[in-house]
Amino acid sequence: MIKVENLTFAYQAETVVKEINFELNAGKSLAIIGPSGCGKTTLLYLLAALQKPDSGAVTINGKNLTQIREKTGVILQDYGLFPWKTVYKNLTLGLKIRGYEKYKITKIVGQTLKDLKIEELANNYPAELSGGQKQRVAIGRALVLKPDLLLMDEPFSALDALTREKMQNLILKIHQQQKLSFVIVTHDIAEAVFLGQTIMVMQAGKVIKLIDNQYFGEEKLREKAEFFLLQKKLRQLMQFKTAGDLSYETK
Ligand SMILES: Nc1ncnc2c1ncn2[C@@H]1O[C@H](COP(=O)(O)OP(=O)(O)OP(=O)(O)O)[C@@H](O)[C@H]1O
Repeated sequence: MIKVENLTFAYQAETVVKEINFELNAGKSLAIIGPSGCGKTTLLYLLAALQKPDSGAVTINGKNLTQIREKTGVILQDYGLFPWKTVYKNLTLGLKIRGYEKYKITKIVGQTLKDLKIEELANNYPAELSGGQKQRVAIGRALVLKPDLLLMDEPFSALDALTREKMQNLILKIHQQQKLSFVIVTHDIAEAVFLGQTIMVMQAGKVIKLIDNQYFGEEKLREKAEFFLLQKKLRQLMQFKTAGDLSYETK
């Protein structure tokens, strides 16, 4: 689904994404982790076409990405909800803009509110919601547009640990039910292991490791020893000070 080739991007003189290459097949997930400032958000923006590469290319479903895709949903850290609109109106807006008929909008939004268990919040305004509820609305707003790819930039970082786990479970469930591909940028090692079928470790604009997570999607993964072992390996890998030590073994 996504093919990234020699992707390079600089803000003025500072190159923050350096010759990145990877592929993500349809229906798969990728978690991007790395220290603050290593270029994770910039890479996500390049995948969303919110930034344009200086060189290299992003191809999605065989098409060179040159502009924002209809079928790519984006969820950012600050939820991005319209404070002056109710939850219901926040969800209908994207469909209205795209010219959907009223009965269709009612049907899609009604189902999405139900799926995300936020029906009773339909008439509330964002300021009246908890962080977890706001994030559900933000997810709902992306899902009503039936994306085939969801890009998320630290979507749960403002949430408490248990709400965060609930939201991670929700994303996993949606991914499994709808075969939705997603990319999540995170600082959190446990989150990367729970949500990344592939885990990309970045450092100073480069990919230093792509880990194939064979435990991804396992039931009750958080209670299993493998969950902690993989986190330990990831933590060790991230402690490497210099990028490019590809000889490091993750097994
Ligand atoms: N709009 C901008 N103009 C100039 N430099 C920028 C801009 N946005 C980000 N940068 C710089 O680019 C580098 C990479 O930033 P980016 O936000 O992609 O990193 P990150 O890994 O997502 O960091 P964090 O985990 O802290 O969000 C940083 O050095 C940052 O200061």
